[in-house]
Amino acid sequence: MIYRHVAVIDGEMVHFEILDTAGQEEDSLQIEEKIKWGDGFAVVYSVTDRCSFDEVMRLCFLINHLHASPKRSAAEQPPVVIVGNKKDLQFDRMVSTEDGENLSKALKIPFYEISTRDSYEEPVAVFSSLYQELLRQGHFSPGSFKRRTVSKLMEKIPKMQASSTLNSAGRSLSFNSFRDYIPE
Ligand SMILES: Nc1nc2c(ncn2[C@@H]2O[C@H](COP(=O)(O)OP(=O)(O)OP(=O)(O)O)[C@@H](O)[C@H]2O)c(=O)[nH]1
Repeated sequence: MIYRHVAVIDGEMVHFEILDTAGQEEDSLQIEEKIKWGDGFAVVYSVTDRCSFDEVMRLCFLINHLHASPKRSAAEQPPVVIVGNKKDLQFDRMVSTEDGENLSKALKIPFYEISTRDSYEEPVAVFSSLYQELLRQGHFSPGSFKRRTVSKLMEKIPKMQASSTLNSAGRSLSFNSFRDYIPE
C-alpha cells in the first residue's frame, strides 16, 4: 500500500510517498524491488513482537546492499531509521528500549521508540528525520521533487482507491491514490 502524505517541514511543503510493506508475508523478490524504489527507510518492529525485532538487522543490511554502488560513499547511503512501535503496550513488551538502543549503536542507525496509537508527533518526527537526512545528502532541495515516472513496481501495487483523513491535534493527514500524483 502506498500512502501519499503532505507535511510542512521547516516551512516547506513536502510530499511523501510512503510504501507500507507487508513485512514477513512478502517474498524476497518483492521486498527487494520495493527497497530499490525507496529513497529513505523506516524499519519498523513492534516492541511486543520479538520476531519483528529479529528481522530488523537483516532488513538494514539488505537496504545497504541493494543501494550500494561505487558512486555512492558510505555516508551517502539512503537514510534509514529503526523504529520500535507500540511502546504504549508496556505489559506486552518483549523488546526492551535497551535492545533497540544497542542495535542502533551497533548498526550506527538512528533509533526511535514510538506509539502510533498514542502520538501523532512521534511518527512525524521519524519521517521528518529521514527527510532532513536526504536534504543533508543533497538529494533534494527544499521545495523541489525528484523526477520519477511511475515504475513497473508501481504498476504491480494495487491502486489505493480509498481516501481518508486522520485528524490529530488540529492537523490532518491525507491518504489519496498514489497515481493521481507524479512528482516533478
Ligand atoms: N496499542 C497499539 N496498537 C498499535 C500501534 N500501532 C499499530 N497498532 C495496532 O496493531 C495492529 C497492526 O497494525 P498494522 O498497521 O496493520 O501493522 P503492520 O505492521 O502494517 O502489519 P503487517 O502489515 O501485517 O505486517 C492494528 O490492530 C493496529 O491498530 C500502537 O502504537 N499501539
